Amino acid sequence: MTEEAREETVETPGEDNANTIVSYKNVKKAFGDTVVLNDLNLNVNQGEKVALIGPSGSGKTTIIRMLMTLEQPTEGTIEVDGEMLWHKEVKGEFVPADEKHLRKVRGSIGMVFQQYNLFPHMTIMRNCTEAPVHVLGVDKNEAKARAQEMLDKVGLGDKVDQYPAQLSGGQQQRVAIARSLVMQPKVMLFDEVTAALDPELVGEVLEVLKDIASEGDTTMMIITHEMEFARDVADHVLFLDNGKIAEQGHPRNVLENPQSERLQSFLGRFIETN
Ligand SMILES: Nc1ncnc2c1ncn2[C@@H]1O[C@H](COP(=O)(O)OP(=O)(O)OP(=O)(O)O)[C@@H](O)[C@H]1O
Repeated sequence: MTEEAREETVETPGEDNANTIVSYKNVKKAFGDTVVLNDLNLNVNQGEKVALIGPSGSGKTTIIRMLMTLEQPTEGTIEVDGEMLWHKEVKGEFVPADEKHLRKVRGSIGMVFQQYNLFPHMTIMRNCTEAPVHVLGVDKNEAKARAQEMLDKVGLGDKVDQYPAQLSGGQQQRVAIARSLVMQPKVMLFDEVTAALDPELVGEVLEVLKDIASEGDTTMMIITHEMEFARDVADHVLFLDNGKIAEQGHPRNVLENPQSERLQSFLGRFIETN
């Protein structure tokens, strides 16, 4: 899809509409007395690619860890495809969600971290079929077919019988991306997926993410320090600062025409150090 077409098809983020897949409403997160996110309101629409940028400690990882149900918001609500994360409705009342409900919602979200954490004793194919078969109950052959398709997509279709140690870090991270996609998640979360890689391996992983993004239908939230990548891949960029969305909008505006001094200084620092 061209950039212009993308701009036309993406509905305004932040506005709740029929295409909203992820919705944070008045979310606050504190660890003890320290508030790390304050009054966060954010909607991500079906197929949208949102890049989260900001200085270290600004709360980016906490935003996606809450979505993955790894952290509970102190206040506010988070919904994925209309399902509340921490509460469920029972006879018209919202009660705290049990582990079964959390597991179900978590199963609809894919997450790829810096550390790819493949199972070292399993082949690449088995790494990709284990969760769909045992967590989702997908038929083994169906899981294998999905895995082959996703491994082909990340350019590793010929490595199915190899073991993680036989692959480079970049290839292992591409397997981790394929493994997540096999689960057919409603939203994919990426947390600095290239940060642990040697510089020469970063490009191949970013290319894979760009390919997935350009196909259009995967909803993606991406934490990245790669500004050029954010500009190429995102429909919407959020600049987090001190636990708040300090600036947001189309990548061209946010990255090329920053309004606040904080963002100007962040981008300037980034250019100096990268
Ligand atoms: N489990 C925790 N207990 C206490 N404080 C925490 C915890 N998790 C995160 N924090 C604090 O919350 C703040 C936001 O952290 P977070 O990891 O979300 O930032 P970030 O923007 O992703 O940073 P980075 O770019 O360095 O990964 C930081 O000050 C961090 O120290």
